[in-house]
Amino acid sequence: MEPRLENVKAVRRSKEEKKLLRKQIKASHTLLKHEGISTVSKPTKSLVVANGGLGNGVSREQLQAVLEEAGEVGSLIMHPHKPYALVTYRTEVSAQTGHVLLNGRQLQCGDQVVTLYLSFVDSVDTESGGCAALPPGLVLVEEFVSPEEEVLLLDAIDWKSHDEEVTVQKALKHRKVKHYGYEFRYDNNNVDKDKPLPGGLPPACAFVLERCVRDRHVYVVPDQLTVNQYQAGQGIPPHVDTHSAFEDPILSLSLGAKTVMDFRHPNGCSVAVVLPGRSLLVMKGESRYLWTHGITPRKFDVVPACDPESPVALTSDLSNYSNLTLSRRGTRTSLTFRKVRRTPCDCAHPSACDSRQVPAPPSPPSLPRSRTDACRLEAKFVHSVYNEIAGHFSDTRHSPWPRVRHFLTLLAPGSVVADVGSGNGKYLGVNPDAFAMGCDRSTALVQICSERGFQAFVSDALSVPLRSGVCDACISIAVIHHLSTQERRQAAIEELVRLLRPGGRALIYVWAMEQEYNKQKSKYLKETREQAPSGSYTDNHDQETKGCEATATDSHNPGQQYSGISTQCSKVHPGKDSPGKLSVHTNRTAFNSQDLLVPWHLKGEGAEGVKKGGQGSKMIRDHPADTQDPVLAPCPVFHRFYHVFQQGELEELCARIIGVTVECSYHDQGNWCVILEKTRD
Ligand SMILES: O=C(O)CCC(=O)C(=O)O
Ligand SMILES: [Fe+2]
Ligand SMILES: [Zn+2]
Repeated sequence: MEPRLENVKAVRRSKEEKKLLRKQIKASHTLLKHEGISTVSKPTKSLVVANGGLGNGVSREQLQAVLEEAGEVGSLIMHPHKPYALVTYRTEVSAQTGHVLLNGRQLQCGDQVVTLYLSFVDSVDTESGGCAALPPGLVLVEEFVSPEEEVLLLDAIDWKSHDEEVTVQKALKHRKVKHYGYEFRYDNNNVDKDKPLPGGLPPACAFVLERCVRDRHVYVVPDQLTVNQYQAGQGIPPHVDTHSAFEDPILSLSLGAKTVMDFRHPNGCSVAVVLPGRSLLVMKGESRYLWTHGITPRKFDVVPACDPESPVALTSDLSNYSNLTLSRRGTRTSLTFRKVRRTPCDCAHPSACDSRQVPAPPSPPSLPRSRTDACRLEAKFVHSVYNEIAGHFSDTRHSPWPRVRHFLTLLAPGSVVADVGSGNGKYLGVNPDAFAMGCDRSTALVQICSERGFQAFVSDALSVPLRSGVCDACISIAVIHHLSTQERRQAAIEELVRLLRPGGRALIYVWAMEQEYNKQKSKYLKETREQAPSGSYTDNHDQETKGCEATATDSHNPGQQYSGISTQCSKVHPGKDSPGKLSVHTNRTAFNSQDLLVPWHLKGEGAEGVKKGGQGSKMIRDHPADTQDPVLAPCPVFHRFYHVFQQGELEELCARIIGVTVECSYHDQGNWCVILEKTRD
């Protein structure tokens, strides 16, 4: 009996060891693939601890204690949100001990158990990426008020009284707010400027404001105060305080527990700033107008590990720190002081400025009832728009969509291809062995094609001046959805088919009503305004509707749209007020009708692009977008007509056409797509 049991045990142990080794190897692969960290098999002083990161909920103290079981730790690097840590022991022997002793060690982190996998690394790179500096214009003044003053201020905020005459208090889903001076309204992200609250600001705050003026953080005394109170786990969604509502700067005094505020530039650069209690945050210039700020609702923050001798948290970009740990959040109360703006904002960031934006088209069109109506609608809401925005549009169109590229690259050498609606010609050079011709209704876009050395001519998609049967292939990418009646959409497909020789194939892409398919949101829906601020998010799968910022909805406070930058799109809904009129779509949201107007915001940098080819160049040249004058430098909004296709609609349309078969159809990033084959003349 005995020896047999031992045998079983021995087998089981080696199985476990094998499993551990497998997992450790897998962890090394993941680190290499996702983090670019390569592990080595020969022992060194440094180890990467997979799963031992702040991102796994492991705190610095906890990990340090475990690692010290193996010997003296020289340095421990824990990057914010990363799922690993890097440890360097004083000696190689300690590192080897750690490798043997701690590989597979399980740690209890809250209600989760994490398993550590350790591998040697050659050296530890203490550099960490990210943006090094604080957002321009952001200033953090620590110990702005004393502990005694902090108590006084907290006492002055009376959460019990609900005197709506004097203050307005709300329990939002994820925090409590109280407004003094003026109510900040979360429905329109603005204040009623002619409805001041009679009580003004609490007298107890006067010394804070005096100090702000004395220290030249502001020159004009704020007249509005929003008090936010956050319990651990609560936050505020990323937003830019509405430009047209408040002057520059915005002051926020933090009281109580420290928290981390995340700032994000539209280019994606983000900076996490630790706000200790009693500190004053001054958001000025770019940090006030362009960067979003928000507090992620969570119970722990990643903060620099404090030197116990100086318990005040360091303030700066967290990516500068290699010495980070988790800090449990407590109750934080912030006093945000702002000056209500009386004139339109004239900031240096028109791309983000609601004062610069032009709302709905003056007379929104209805769906056409006749051919003449349809032509008129398309002339105004498609053709002339593309001419105006050509340069900016072209600047946002770089990368061919992979499946379109694939279709083109499979063509036999010498194939003749027509790209009907070729835009800036981004597909014309994809297959150098084919002879590709582009055509587009927009003269400005055709000119851009020519400047890029492509063959292109001006033509309507409904009558292309090419002989029938001359093409081996045709593509129509994001074009047919711009036609305003079903007959015209069908006619556009017929025209493609006419151009094909028997056996020739056409690839058609149209925008889909279904932006979520197979439980996957399209990139159009997923891309947020922060990622795509300037109306020109890069076209990894470029939708034809770039140009308007997404609406930064407060997902934590449903119904609350927080950024004045972005709400302008959602406010433009002529369809709601004028029955029969086409409604204006809110970019980056699901479609709620098939026929609509999609805004294009011609951005400052687009002005350059327009000069390259757009008819709008004169307008832009006369009023450079970076001028400070809001009247001279509007950020014009153009509205393009779209008919978004429902599932099956494109195939159905193709099925009406004689002499073609649908070879395949698919959904690709929010587009419905078909490949047609012409079967006979
Ligand atoms: O809590 C804070 O410090 C910021 C509050 C804020 O951004 C706001 O109310 O707009
Ligand atoms: Fe704010
Ligand atoms: Zn502004």
